[in-house]
Amino acid sequence: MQRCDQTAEWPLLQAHFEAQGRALDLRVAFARDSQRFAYFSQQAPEVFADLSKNLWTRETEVLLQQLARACGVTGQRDAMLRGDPINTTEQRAVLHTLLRRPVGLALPGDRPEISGLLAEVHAVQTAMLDFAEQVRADDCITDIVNIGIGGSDLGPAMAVRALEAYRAPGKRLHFVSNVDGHELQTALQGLRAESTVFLVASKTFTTAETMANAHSAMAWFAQQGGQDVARHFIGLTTNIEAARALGIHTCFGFWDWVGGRYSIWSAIGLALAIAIGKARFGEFLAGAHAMDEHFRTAPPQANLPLRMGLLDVWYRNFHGFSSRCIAPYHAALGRLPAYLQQLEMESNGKRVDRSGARLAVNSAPVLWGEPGTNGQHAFFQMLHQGTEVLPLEILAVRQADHPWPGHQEKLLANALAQAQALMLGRANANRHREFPGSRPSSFLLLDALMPRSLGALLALQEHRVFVSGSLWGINSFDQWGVELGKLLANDLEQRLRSEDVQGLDGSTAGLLKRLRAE
Ligand SMILES: O=P(O)(O)OC[C@H]1O[C@H](O)[C@H](O)[C@@H](O)[C@@H]1O
Repeated sequence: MQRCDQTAEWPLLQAHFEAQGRALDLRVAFARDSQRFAYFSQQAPEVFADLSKNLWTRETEVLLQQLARACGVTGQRDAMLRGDPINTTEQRAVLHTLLRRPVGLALPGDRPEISGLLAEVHAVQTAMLDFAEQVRADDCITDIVNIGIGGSDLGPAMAVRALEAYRAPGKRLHFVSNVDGHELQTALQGLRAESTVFLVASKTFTTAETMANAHSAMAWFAQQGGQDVARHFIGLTTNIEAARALGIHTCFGFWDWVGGRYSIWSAIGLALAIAIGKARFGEFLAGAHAMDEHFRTAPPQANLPLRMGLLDVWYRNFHGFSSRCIAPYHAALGRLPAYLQQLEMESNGKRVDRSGARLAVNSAPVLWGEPGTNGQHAFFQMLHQGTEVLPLEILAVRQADHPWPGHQEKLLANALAQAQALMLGRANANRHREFPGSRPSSFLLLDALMPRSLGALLALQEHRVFVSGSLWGINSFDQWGVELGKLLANDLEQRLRSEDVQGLDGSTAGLLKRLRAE
C-alpha cells in the first residue's frame, strides 16, 4: 500500500503529462484515434459511461492503471469488502457493501464474522421493510417526516425525489434537516398528529440539529393531541439506547461500520422504503450489489469505478482541476449534486494520509452542480469560456417517465450539445464569441431512472471515491473535520443566552453582541 505520489509511477505520469497531457487537444485526439469512443466507453451494470471526451489518451490510462497497481488499489478494495478495519482512525470496518449483499452470499476471503453480520443485516432489513409495507398499507398515515441531517438526510431525500415516479399514492414525504426552525415549521404546516409518522434518523443519535428537531416535533405532536408516541416516532440509529431515552421504542438499528454518507442502504433508507415499497427497495439494493460485483471482479481496464477514480486523480493532481461540475439531465436527480458533495468532499477532503503525514498533493476537488438544462442558463458560461477548465459530469437518462411530447428529445439534445460544444469549441475572430474547446466532460447514461439503476449509479460513485482515496492514501471513512465547529457552536449557544464574550476573538465577540442586540 503506497501513496500515489511516492510511487515510481508518479514521475512517469508527470513526464507523460508534460509531454502529452498538458497540451492534449480533444479534437486532435479523436482525429488520431478512430476507436477512441469504443476504448473509453463501456457498459457497466445499469450505467453506460463515455469517458472519451476527457483529457487523456490510452497511454495515460495505461500509466494510471500501473499507478493503481503500485498503490495496491485492488488489495485495498478487497480489504474493504472482506471487512478489515480500514477506517483506522475509528478502528472500524467499512462494510456498507454488506448492506446490499444477498442473503447467504459468501465472498472469497471474508472475515469469519461476516456471515453472522450478514444474517443480522438481513434480519433488520426484513423487519424494516415489513414495517415500510405496514405504513404503506395504513390509510390513516398520510405524511412521513424524516428528521435527520448529513448522511441521515441527503441519501433518503435525494433518492425519494429521484424515484418519485414509484412513490406510493397517498403518502407524502417531508425532510427536515436544518436546525433552522423555519424548516420544521414549513414541514409541519397542515399536518395532523394522528396521520403523521416521524422517522428520527441519526446514526449517533447525538447530532444537535436532529435532537433539537426531534424534541420540537415531539412537543408539536403532544400539542396537537397526538396519543401514541411509540406508533408515531420511529428511531433509525446505531444508538438504540439513546432513542429509548427519548421515548422512542420502535427502532431499526444499524452498525458503526456503516458511515453516515454510505447509510442510505441501511435503516436510514426507511423513508425511501416507505415511498417505493419492499420489492423496489430490494431492486435498489440489487443494483448496488451488481455494481459492487463489477468493482470486485471486472478486470482493471474494464472496471468503471476504477477507471473513473483514476481519471479523478489525473485531473486533480496533473491537470490541477479544483472542482467538478455535476449536471444531472433529469429533474428528479436534483439533489444528486448535494448527495455527491457529501460523498466525495467528506470522504476525501483530507490533508493527511492514514499515518497522519501531510499529503504532498491535493485531494478531493469541490463538487457542485445543478440539473441541466437549468445550469446551462446560469453558470455554464464559465465552463465554456472561463479562465479555468472544470470537468463536467453529465448524467442522462434515456427514457422519460412523463407524457409530454418532445421534451425528452430536447433535454437529451441539450446534454449532448453541451458536451459537444465544450469539446469542439468554435473559432471566431471576435474573442468574445470564440469558444476555446477541448474542454472535458464525462457522460453517464442510465436507460431509465429506476430503483435498480439508481442503486448502481450510487454504488459506482461510492467506489470511484474509494479509488481516489486509496491512491491518495487517506482514510476516506472518517470526518474529524466536522467536530470543531460543533464544539464551538455549543459554547456560543450558551454565550448567545448570556452577555459573556470573555476570551472570544474580536470578530466573534463583535458579532455576538450584535446578534444579542434588541
Ligand atoms: O446520522 P448522524 O449521527 O446524526 O450524523 C449526521 C451527519 O453529521 C455528522 O456531523 C457527519 O459530518 C456526517 O457524516 C453525518 O452523516
